[in-house]
Amino acid sequence: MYPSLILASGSPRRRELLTMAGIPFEVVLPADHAETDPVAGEPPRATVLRLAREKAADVAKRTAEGIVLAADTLAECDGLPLGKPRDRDHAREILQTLRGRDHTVLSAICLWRRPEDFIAQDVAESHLRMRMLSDEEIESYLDTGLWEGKAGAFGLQDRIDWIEVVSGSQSNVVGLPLELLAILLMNFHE
Ligand SMILES: Cc1cn([C@H]2C[C@H](O)[C@@H](COP(=O)(O)OP(=O)(O)OP(=O)(O)O)O2)c(=O)[nH]c1=O
Repeated sequence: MYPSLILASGSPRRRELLTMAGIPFEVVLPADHAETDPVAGEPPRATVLRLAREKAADVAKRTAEGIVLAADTLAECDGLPLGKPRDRDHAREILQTLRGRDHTVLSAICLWRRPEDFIAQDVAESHLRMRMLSDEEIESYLDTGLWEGKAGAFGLQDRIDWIEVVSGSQSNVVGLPLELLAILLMNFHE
């Protein structure tokens, strides 16, 4: 029998993707303080790995048995991390930076198996191109509120004609790289 999977995430996108993949799971939310503050100059790849691990560790310490799954997603443009917008003005600023530009979305997965405390983690990267957007298009997207809680102030799933996925996984962009998850889970079950 496979150990049960515990999703350490409040993200509705992550729940949907895992449900679509047909993997049974329960949800245990990481504490708000599980993610520590940004570290100046830390590369985005290191940041997503660190944050996914912190969320997994927080839930693992409250889990007797099973595999805890946590993830973290960041957008990156010209080496600069673009996380979730603080407010509408910040979202506008991020979208003005991204329009017409190539950028990358990185998602880290951390699996933490209890009670053995085996850990597996890795990062998936997708390369994206956002088409040139007018100020009016940006404002109309901001009006929808869909940018809230999304890395890079934008959801690929919200306006699929605005973004071309040049390479990499689509589920990665939405917060949970399913191909990477399958590989990590397979290694865990060996
Ligand atoms: C780039 C991009 C991100 N996102 C979302 C995925 C993540 O939910 C969010 C990035 O924030 P995260 O901090 O990775 O996750 P979260 O706070 O939503 O959930 P939790 O920490 O509880 O797991 O941005 C999209 O939905 N579409 C996109 O195109």
